[in-house]
Parts: sequence; C-alpha cells; structure tokens
Amino acid sequence: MALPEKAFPVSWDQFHRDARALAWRLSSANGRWKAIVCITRGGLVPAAVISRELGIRLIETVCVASYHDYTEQGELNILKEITPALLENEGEDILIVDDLTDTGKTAAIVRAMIPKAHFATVYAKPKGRPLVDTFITEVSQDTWIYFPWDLGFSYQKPIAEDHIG
Ligand SMILES: O=P(O)(O)OC[C@H]1O[C@H](OP(=O)(O)OP(=O)(O)O)[C@H](O)[C@@H]1O
Ligand code: HPA
Ligand SMILES: [Mg+2]
Repeated sequence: MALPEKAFPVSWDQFHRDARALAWRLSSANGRWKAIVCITRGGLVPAAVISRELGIRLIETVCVASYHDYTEQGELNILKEITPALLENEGEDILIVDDLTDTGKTAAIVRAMIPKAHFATVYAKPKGRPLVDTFITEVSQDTWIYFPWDLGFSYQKPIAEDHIG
C-alpha cells in the first residue's frame, strides 16, 4: 500500500476553526437552504458545526463508503440514499456537506443524486476541487489529511533523526 508522501494532521481545534470558517463563507447565502445532506461518516462533524452556525435544523444523511483499507479507495458503496422528500427541484434548496473531496468520486456520485444542491467541503485536493462549490483549504494530491477522530497521541521522532545516515 503506497502512503501519500505528505501528511497534514488536523487537531480538533483546527477542524472546528476550519468548519466554522466554512460556515462563515456559506453564510452570505444562508436562508437558501432548507436542509443539510451530510455524507457519512466524515461529513457528520462539519455538518454539526455548520448546522449550529447557520441555524439549519433539518439534517439528512447519505451514507457512502469507499476507503476500506486506510488510503486505498475501493468500490463506492451507497449504504443509504437521500430521502425522496428532499429531492424536489433537483436539490436547489439543499446544502451537501463533507469533510473533504479527494479524487472527487464521492462528490460526483452524490452530485448526480441532487445536481442543483450546493456542495461544501472543509478540505479539497485538486482532482476533487472542480466538483465542490465552496471549500476552505486546498492540499496537494499527494497529501493525506489525518482527521482528529482518527488520531491519538504518540511519540514523534525528532526531525533531525530522519537526516542521519
Ligand atoms: O473524493 P474521494 O476520493 O471520493 O474521497 C473523499 C471521501 O473519502 C472519505 O470518506 P470514506 O469513503 O473514507 O468514508 P468515511 O467518511 O466513512 O470515512 C471522505 O470522508 C470523503 O467522503
Ligand atoms: O486525505 C484523506 N484523509 C482522510 N480520509 C480520506 N479519504 C480520502 N482522502 C482522505
Ligand atoms: Mg466520507
């Protein structure tokens, strides 16, 4: 399994700040969205922050899984679809939220379900970027983003040790 070259670890504080920044960026169009559709599981966390900041209380999930083996993407599985009650007008009044877009495959599949919805992610990599309407931070394609819910405290080697020998 090839690990992406660069690591971008994100703390809870940083994630909260970035999710709130996303809510700020979306706030000029607030009033337009009657519901958030969050893409589980990663989208649950920013959706909680955005729903709190923008006062959106109707939250729906679309359950998609694809990264089965850490950084290896497998076949995309849709475990739960969006309720038909929210699919009117091709989702014009819906805000889709996810933690990030990487290859854009997840975004493409959800976009196809509700083409007129506004798609927001906290982070974006170049391949996925054209598929989202609003995001906060772009990282390079060869970077892996480590989210705080996947991390624990562990010993870090001094930087200099990597350069010895
Ligand atoms: O742009 P892509 O290459 O499709 O990758 C992005 C998706 O991958 C991750 O979800 P994952 O399928 O790993 O499930 P999870 O949210 O349950 O961790 C992430 O939360 C995005 O939803
Ligand atoms: O960079 C990433 N980090 C965490 N989960 C992911 N799923 C796709 N890409 C990533
Ligand atoms: Mg996900």
